[in-house]
Amino acid sequence: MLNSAWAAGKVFEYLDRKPLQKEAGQLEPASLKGHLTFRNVTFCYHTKPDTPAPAPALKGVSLEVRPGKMTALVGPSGGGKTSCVSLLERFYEPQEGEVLLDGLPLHSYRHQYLHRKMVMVSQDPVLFSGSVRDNIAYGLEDCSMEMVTAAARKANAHGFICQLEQGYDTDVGERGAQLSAGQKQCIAIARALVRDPQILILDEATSCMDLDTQLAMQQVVTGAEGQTVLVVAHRLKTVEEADHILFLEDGSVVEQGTHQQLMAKRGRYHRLKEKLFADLDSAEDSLSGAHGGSQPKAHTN
Ligand SMILES: Nc1ncnc2c1ncn2[C@@H]1O[C@H](COP(=O)(O)OP(=O)(O)OP(=O)(O)O)[C@@H](O)[C@H]1O
Repeated sequence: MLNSAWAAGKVFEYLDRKPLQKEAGQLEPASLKGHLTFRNVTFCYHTKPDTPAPAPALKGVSLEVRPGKMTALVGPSGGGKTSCVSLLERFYEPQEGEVLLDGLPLHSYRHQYLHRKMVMVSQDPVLFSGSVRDNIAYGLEDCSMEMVTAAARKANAHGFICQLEQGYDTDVGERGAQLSAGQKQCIAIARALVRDPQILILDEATSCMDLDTQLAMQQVVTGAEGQTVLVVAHRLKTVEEADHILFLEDGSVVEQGTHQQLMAKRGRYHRLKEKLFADLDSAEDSLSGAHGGSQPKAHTN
């Protein structure tokens, strides 16, 4: 049986994950623009010894996530989106090429500094058994109630939190069992926003929300003033607003531009939009009708 100790342990494990590379960077600059660059990055998942290496997940990828802008990674399954995020989080190191932050190798920054400045929200965020407030303020020493509620409002969570029996003091249950998947994502986004990170990475972070909640999240997704936002998404509803869209396929960036530019090009993005996203949009439309937009629950991926 899973218990709260296990869940809390998972949170610590998640938040404190150390990079695989032993090299300990020491940089902690006072100001950070949040400019991310992949320069000729080739990355292959570690394989067992004596087995043939699989095809690289990323093949000589060069891309830019511009400071203060919203960039979206899109493309078919297996294209390499999550691999890019994993390299940014330093769960892995590329075999070739470099990942840079403000022009300097990511590994030259202090691990804790990167954790503060670059916050990622995943599709299936981990909540621990404890109050909603503690889950949002997790790990912050000076986090007032005002900060918690402000972040929850931005994350479209304040409304449903207030409807819980004990509001912000409600215990979310083992691994957030009392909340819907979409509500957990809203709380995870509030937890990210309360830290006011320079770089916000949303990896399918709104996938379990209904369409209305996703649209209400638009302001978060497009970022606060000066904040760099990287969104990994299959849906194009929010991605259409991105300053820059990178289309990854088979480990390479095959197209990039704004939504309008890519649609006009009538290439891969256009085809995927027409084929896959038209289906998703109609599924989402019927779901949002069914749910009325107030209770995020369904996962339509
Ligand atoms: N942990 C892993 N170990 C081995 N191979 C992996 C691992 N994760 C991903 N891959 C492989 O790397 C390639 C890129 O996968 P990745 O998850 O980055 O794609 P993606 O675009 O995020 O796909 P999706 O949209 O389905 O999440 C795929 O061929 C995938 O099978």
